[in-house]
Amino acid sequence: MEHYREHGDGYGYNPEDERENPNQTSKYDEALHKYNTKLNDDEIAEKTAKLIEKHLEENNTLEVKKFLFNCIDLTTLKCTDSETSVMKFTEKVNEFVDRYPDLKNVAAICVYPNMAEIVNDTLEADDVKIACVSGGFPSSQTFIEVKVAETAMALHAGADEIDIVISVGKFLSGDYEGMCDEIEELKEVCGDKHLKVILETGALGSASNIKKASILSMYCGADFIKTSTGKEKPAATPEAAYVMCQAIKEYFLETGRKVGFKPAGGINSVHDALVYYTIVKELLGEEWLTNERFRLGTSRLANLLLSEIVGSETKFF
Ligand SMILES: O=C[C@H](O)COP(=O)(O)O
Repeated sequence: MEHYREHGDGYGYNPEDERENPNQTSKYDEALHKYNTKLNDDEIAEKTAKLIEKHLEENNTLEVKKFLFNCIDLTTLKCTDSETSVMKFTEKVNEFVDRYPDLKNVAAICVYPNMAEIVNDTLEADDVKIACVSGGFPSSQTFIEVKVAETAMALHAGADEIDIVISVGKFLSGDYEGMCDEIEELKEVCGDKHLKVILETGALGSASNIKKASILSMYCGADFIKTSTGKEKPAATPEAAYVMCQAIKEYFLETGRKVGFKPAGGINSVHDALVYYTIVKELLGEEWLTNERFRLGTSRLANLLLSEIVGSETKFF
């Protein structure tokens, strides 16, 4: 909890005030009460579709595609990953600088935590971060002690950023405290390093749940909120992105803290990327159009974007 006192949680919460009173509203319920979490799924779908229809085409430009490329968390999260394959993957990112000197590189390489060291040893490209999934990714179904150890080891091995998944089971059964305690503990382990909190929106079942999970994750110290692991279906959707960006905006207005947004999972086309860009631009504005606050988690998009940027099909990565 130290970390959040330092940050200022914006709700006047003092852990010393906690009392053993079953009738007391939890601090998490109090936090949620500050936001509209009763959302209608059909209305969200309609608003999202209208926003995309109105604004997508104006963002279909070379400059936006170059920007989006520089927001990619270039991901390999396969059971077949090996030190050799991850080393080659990282070497491509190193080579990118010479091959495309006029373009900015991807934002980060995203790997399993046991691959942090090989990426750290291989990576030479400036400004490319090492992101590691952690905390029992992708199910989050393991002991908190294991999550803490895994996260600490990934950071020790060179990770700059950590991507964890909320305890979806705890959230859906109303155990907000159990879910939030874990995020807070893992944020403490991360310290200044960015913590991205994955909601696994496809498993949450409703826009209202996505909004609640977004608010609680930010309240517990998430530096980014991220849609999906890519291991569950549905993965990222425009509607989930709409709700999460709304939550980020409202949380910013309430607390003054700017939390980043990472759509991830199943992003398979340049059109998908433009959709998420459009939602971020319209709901959060220019201040979020930086790879410090906007990332695209994807294992397939880089070559597709690059092909459109350079004007011919390329399979560089
Ligand atoms: O965090 C990123 C995702 O795991 C990537 O998912 P994807 O393989 O569907 O692009």
